[in-house]
Amino acid sequence: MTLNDLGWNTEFQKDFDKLSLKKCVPARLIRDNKITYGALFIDDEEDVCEREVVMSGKVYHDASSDAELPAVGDWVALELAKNEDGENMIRARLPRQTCFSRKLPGKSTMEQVIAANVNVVVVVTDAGSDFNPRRMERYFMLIRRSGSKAVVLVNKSDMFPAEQSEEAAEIIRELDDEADVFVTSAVRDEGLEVLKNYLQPGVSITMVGSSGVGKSTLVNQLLGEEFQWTGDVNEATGKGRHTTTARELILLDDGGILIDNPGMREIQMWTDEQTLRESFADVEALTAQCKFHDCKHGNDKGCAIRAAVESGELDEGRYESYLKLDEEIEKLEKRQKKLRQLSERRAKRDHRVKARNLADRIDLEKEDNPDWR
Ligand SMILES: Nc1nc2c(ncn2[C@@H]2O[C@H](COP(=O)(O)OP(=O)(O)OP(=O)(O)O)[C@@H](O)[C@H]2O)c(=O)[nH]1
Ligand SMILES: [Zn+2]
Repeated sequence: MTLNDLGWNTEFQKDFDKLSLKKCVPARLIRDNKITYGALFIDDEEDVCEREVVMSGKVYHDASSDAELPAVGDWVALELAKNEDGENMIRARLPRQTCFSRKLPGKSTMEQVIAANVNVVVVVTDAGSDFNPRRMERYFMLIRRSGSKAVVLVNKSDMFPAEQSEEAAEIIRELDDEADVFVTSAVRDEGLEVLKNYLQPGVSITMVGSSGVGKSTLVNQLLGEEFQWTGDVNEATGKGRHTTTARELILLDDGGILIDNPGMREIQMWTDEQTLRESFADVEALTAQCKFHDCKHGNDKGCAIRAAVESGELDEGRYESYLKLDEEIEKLEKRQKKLRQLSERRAKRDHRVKARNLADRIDLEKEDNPDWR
């Protein structure tokens, strides 16, 4: 194994050299335990090693926002502990070459990083009830912003007439000419064939898409028998090799790196929320034209909504759906919250966290490092 198998390249090497942190080795973060991280590096025998690591107080303090804190997929400069009791310390985070992130909903301008240094994002959909060009546009927008390559699988082709899948693929191609779009059937092993073309050594991929489109099926095929894919929280449990705790970044036997974390699993819900909102953009625009900004769109004077319904410009049924929009979004958010709680509980259960909170961490850091600023 070499660093390149973990996704390392000359660009990262340059950034690492610039830091001149002589006591550090390059390491890639494979799991975020909130306070500690899981990290992979290559030891002197050229074996892959996994360690639980923490970030230094300096890394924490130098981050001007959450988005700048280390995230799964990041490369870091890691100072390994000198003995069993010591801590492995992240001294710096290398610049990201791609970054999959999400702006948190609402008024907040906070950005949440889902995964760093992903090369290929595979969107799985089908030509049936999941097919939705608007949602696909959302995915493309996120992927373009991240800097990664978009690959779309129009899956379950065994269930639909060939023309139907082909037509769906064609519509998707027209949305983004940079994206590679394939018609596949995971049960006929066709998805795997396609993915293998992208899974070169050192290439990191991740999968997104609605529930039930076949992501787990594909991931299981990728992982082979050594790993097991478990249920709805979707943790890939590595058996035997490095550890038995859940990993969010997995080295595949045939080369390539799979990134799968709870954030990735939630992307479908945010895209749905955005798509929902956007599909009512025209109604929202009308509400802005109401005479009073607190217009209830009932008998209020100068109501643009009522005028539009009366003139036939706005369909009444559509307006009623718009009124339910917030309810719909709330439902989505509840699902999302439940998922997050599940994954947080999982993290708590799976990882013995040495310091319970950040204050403890910083105190620890000070003890270890008296001249830490
Ligand atoms: N006919 C057919 N069924 C498929 C195909 N791919 C997956 N399935 C089936 O579709 C169902 C859902 O597949 P999953 O792989 O669990 O879907 P998922 O996208 O991981 O769904 P979540 O885990 O909920 O996110 C399973 O019963 C699969 O066997 C396919 O290409 N053709
Ligand atoms: Zn109004």
